[in-house]
Amino acid sequence: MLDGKLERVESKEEIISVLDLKQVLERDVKQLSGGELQRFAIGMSCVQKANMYMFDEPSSYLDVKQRLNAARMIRKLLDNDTYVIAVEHDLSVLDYLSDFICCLYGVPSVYGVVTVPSPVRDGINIFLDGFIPAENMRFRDESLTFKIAETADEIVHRTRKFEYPSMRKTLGNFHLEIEGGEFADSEILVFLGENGTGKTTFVKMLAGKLEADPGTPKPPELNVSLKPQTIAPKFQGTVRMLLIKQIKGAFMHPQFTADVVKPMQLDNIIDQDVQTLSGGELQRVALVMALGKPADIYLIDEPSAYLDSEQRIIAARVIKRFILHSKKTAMIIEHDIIMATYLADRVVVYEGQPSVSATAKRPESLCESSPPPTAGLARPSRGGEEGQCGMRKE
Ligand SMILES: Nc1ncnc2c1ncn2[C@@H]1O[C@H](COP(=O)(O)OP(=O)(O)OP(=O)(O)O)[C@@H](O)[C@H]1O
Repeated sequence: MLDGKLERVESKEEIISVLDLKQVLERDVKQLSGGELQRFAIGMSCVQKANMYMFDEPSSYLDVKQRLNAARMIRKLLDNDTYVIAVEHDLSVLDYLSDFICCLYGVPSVYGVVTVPSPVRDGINIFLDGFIPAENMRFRDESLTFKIAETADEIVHRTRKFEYPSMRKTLGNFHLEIEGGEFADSEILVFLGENGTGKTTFVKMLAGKLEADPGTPKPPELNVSLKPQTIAPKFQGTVRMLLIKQIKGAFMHPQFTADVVKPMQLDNIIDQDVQTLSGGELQRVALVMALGKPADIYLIDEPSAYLDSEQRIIAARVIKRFILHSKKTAMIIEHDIIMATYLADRVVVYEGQPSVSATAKRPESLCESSPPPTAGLARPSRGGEEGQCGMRKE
């Protein structure tokens, strides 16, 4: 497919190398993981000749290392008569990627206003502060702040323990080893690893959608609710009709409405057609649906994809409180490190060579995981101004 669109022949090798596509060139597109597919889609744009390139949320589904690779690749497209427009929620990618920023504000699902372009530092500060100094215009009541952890104000009593055995899974020429482990109720395990290391594969095995290799132990039979990585709605009707059809009990329950439906801001879109929802709106509906199903274990694959910073904070809080109060377990795949560290009671770290072979380590606490999940992810400098990921830029 890449060859079919190839117009910038001289850049083909560089695109494949920067986007780390070499290992998956011969693989069927349907078999690619979320992150591999995203890199392939970026590559498909980059191999074509154009004066203007547009990227809609290029960092979704990418791990931290690949986000920076993708940003580097997109910047390489720039020359004297080429420019790039990108829509992006990850502030660290935005910081690295852009020369000018337009913020969009308004009322979700009602109206939106685009600001004039500002230099990167000013644009990020306008977004974080919710205030446009040049227009003396406030569009959000509070500033956005990021805290790595909140002090636990409740003592957690964990009473039940579940175990899973060491397992193996081979998919074509990809090989996954899973070290056996255990988890408890009211606990959140976060899966951390590079793209193509088998996170979704493990989740599918626990959900009973994929079997372990013959001759290795099978995962225990658990009552699970799964929020898949990609959401492609087929339902014809409104959000309200969908929720009543799929999770009537929870949707009608005042506690669930107060703890989940209201904070996830479904009120504005409740009577909107499911087929017309934006990526972020779909993600919020999918999260509410997954949490509304009665289950022992909630498997949530990349809840932050397509959500903006504000909604990520809300979604993380909703998941954490729901799991704590309902005494259930959540296993979450997440590439946003701030959200992952906020959510995680323990982490499952994936090691190995992406797209070739990997090992899922036994669950361990964030501090004891070795090497730390963010090792080797030093932020490169674009030269000139320096910013800190997602923090106010002075
Ligand atoms: N049917 C298949 N045949 C061959 N390879 C496959 C098949 N299905 C998946 N793979 C490969 O297995 C690897 C693991 O895929 P998986 O979706 O579990 O990764 P992941 O860790 O969830 O990645 P991401 O973070 O990008 O979502 C990928 O390299 C993918 O290309």
